[in-house]
Amino acid sequence: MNTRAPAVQARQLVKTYPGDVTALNGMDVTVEPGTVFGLLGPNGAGKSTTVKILTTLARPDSGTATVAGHDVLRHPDRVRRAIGVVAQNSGADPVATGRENLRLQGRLYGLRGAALNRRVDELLDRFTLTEAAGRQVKGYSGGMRRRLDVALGLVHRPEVLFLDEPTTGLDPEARTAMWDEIGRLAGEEGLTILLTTHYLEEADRLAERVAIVDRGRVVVEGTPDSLKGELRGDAVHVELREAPGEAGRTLLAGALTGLPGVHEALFDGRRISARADDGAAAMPALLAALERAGVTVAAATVARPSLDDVYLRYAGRRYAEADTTDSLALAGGAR
Ligand SMILES: Nc1ncnc2c1ncn2[C@@H]1O[C@H](COP(=O)(O)OP(=O)(O)OP(=O)(O)O)[C@@H](O)[C@H]1O
Repeated sequence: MNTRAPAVQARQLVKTYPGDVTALNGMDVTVEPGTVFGLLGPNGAGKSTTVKILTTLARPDSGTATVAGHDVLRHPDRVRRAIGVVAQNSGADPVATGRENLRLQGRLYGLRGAALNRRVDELLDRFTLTEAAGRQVKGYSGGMRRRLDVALGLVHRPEVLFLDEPTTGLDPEARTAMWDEIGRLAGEEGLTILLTTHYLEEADRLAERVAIVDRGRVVVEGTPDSLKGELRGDAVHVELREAPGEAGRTLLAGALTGLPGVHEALFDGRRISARADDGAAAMPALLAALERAGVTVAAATVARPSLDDVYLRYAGRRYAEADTTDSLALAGGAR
């Protein structure tokens, strides 16, 4: 059992912005040392606000948080020394070179002389930026900039690294390269990494534990496999030609969950997500039941449950549909 104190612990964080926007509504996060933890949620869910509080850039209205054992409100200076932060927007100076950016960052943290040179060379090498080290950052590709951002966050060898949406805006190739790099960092350096993402695949691939955030709080947390494993059996997705009304949904849900081996039917517009012990075996009876109910099926698929299914299960709506506008309306509303 791990007896060390958590690297990050946030309890019941609440944060309201002017205009009655509830960004955080009882946010709890615990990250064990040396692990990669993913805060997964759609835009506006409250991930960045959580990171801002944990990195001492914002204060919660209520709640407590410690990072690397230091209280973020009482000892923000100690927290800042223990963390590296890679924000959504690059902190690098575009008219300086990659090497100049790293040197400046190192000096800010008190590195000088040979130690500074060594650390800068080491980071340029590890993030494959040695060749580009003498070029201005404004000429770098998106992937190179992102790698430099991460290198900047690591100059002073932090205990905890915060990565706020590390691959947003990167092309698929650069994203895969960044995933490899983050995976290596976690494995080799024993660093604790808290990353935020709105990519299901990214959380699935990188994070040992994932907390799914919706409307300013964690709706479910666990390893990606345990979360998917909680959803018994296969995910059966059916797309109807037309969205059923409320009465139709109740009727269809009853008809489907009455079939042998079918456990649950969740509706989201024209889509039905059902779970079945054996999706392929249940499909013919499922389609027949829908036909008997008089609805037309446009498409049907069977798959292992994904984090998208987990999100639907706990947030009550499909991941892609939970956009900022929705969160804003709900955050300001009765919830
Ligand atoms: N400075 C601010 N003033 C007012 N509202 C804000 C401010 N910052 C964030 N919000 C609102 O708080 C909520 C949570 O925002 P937050 O940025 O934490 O979400 P997020 O999950 O990180 O999303 P994104 O990926 O878009 O950054 C949203 O409704 C957002 O519009």
